[in-house]
Amino acid sequence: MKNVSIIGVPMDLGQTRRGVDMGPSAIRYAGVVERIENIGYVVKDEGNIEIALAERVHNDLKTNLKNLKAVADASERLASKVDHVITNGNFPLVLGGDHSIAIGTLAGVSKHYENLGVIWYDAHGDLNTADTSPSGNIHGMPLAASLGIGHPTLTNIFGYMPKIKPENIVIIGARSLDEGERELIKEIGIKVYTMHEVDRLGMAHVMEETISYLKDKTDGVHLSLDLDGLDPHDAPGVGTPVIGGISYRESHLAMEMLAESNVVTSAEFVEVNPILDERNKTATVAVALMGSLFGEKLL
Ligand SMILES: NC(=[NH2+])NCCC[C@H](N)C(=O)O
Ligand SMILES: [Mn+2]
Ligand SMILES: [Mn+2]
Repeated sequence: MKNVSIIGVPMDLGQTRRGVDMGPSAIRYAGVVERIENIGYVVKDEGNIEIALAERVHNDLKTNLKNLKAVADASERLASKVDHVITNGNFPLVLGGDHSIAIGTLAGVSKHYENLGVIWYDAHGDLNTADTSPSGNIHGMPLAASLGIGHPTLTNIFGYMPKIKPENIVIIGARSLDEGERELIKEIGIKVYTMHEVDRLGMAHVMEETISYLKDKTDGVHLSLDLDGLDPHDAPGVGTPVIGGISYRESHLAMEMLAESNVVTSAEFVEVNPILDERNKTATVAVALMGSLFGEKLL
């Protein structure tokens, strides 16, 4: 059993709704360390990555990507922290922050694998580029950037690209895709379980397929869980909620099946926004799901 290293990333520069920078605090307050210790792990809280203050960041007028330089600088710092944690033999558990942080996490993780698998648990594809983005928000771009598609400042984080290959990705829970994202999914061939497939097949079947799809061809799997993958009824504290999402129960089942299969080698939980939340409900759900991911059992 590996030791778990927790890395907080109080990042809110990848989108424009304030408060998601407080996500790591809210998740710590919801008891993440004790929860994972109680399963039997040694947990080390590595503290937070330094993020520029939103009030002090000015946009570069040469690009429509918001806060590009500040996001890139933070991604570099996160990548080297994650790299160190893995070099020391620990499991990195990254707490967001908005989903732009996945660029840095994947940059640090993927260095250690030939064929890293990625499970992208999200209402969105996060496959936009500067050309396709309706918003200019970098949290809508991390999966594209990690594939080596998009602005060079984002694709070259940590000095190499691409971090991942399209055939090693599975998106689960999608129900809001922009036109350019749909085209890209078809063009490069990414496996996607939209809410239609989750409804039709059931989560157990979706996870069985996902695990067997990734198991043979990858040498590690990163779970990138955006809390907006869940239905806003269960996870209201997110900046871009989309109705009709994955339930709390289905999400626990997904995490339990990942725990049983033992495939996950790194994870991040993102987009928890305490300002938009109801009495820390979303952070509490995140911690409960982490419990299941690390093998918590009732009996
Ligand atoms: N990580 C997220 N919550 N991403 C939401 C992205 C929303 C939209 N597709 C955009 O690119 O602006
Ligand atoms: Mn999302
Ligand atoms: Mn996302």
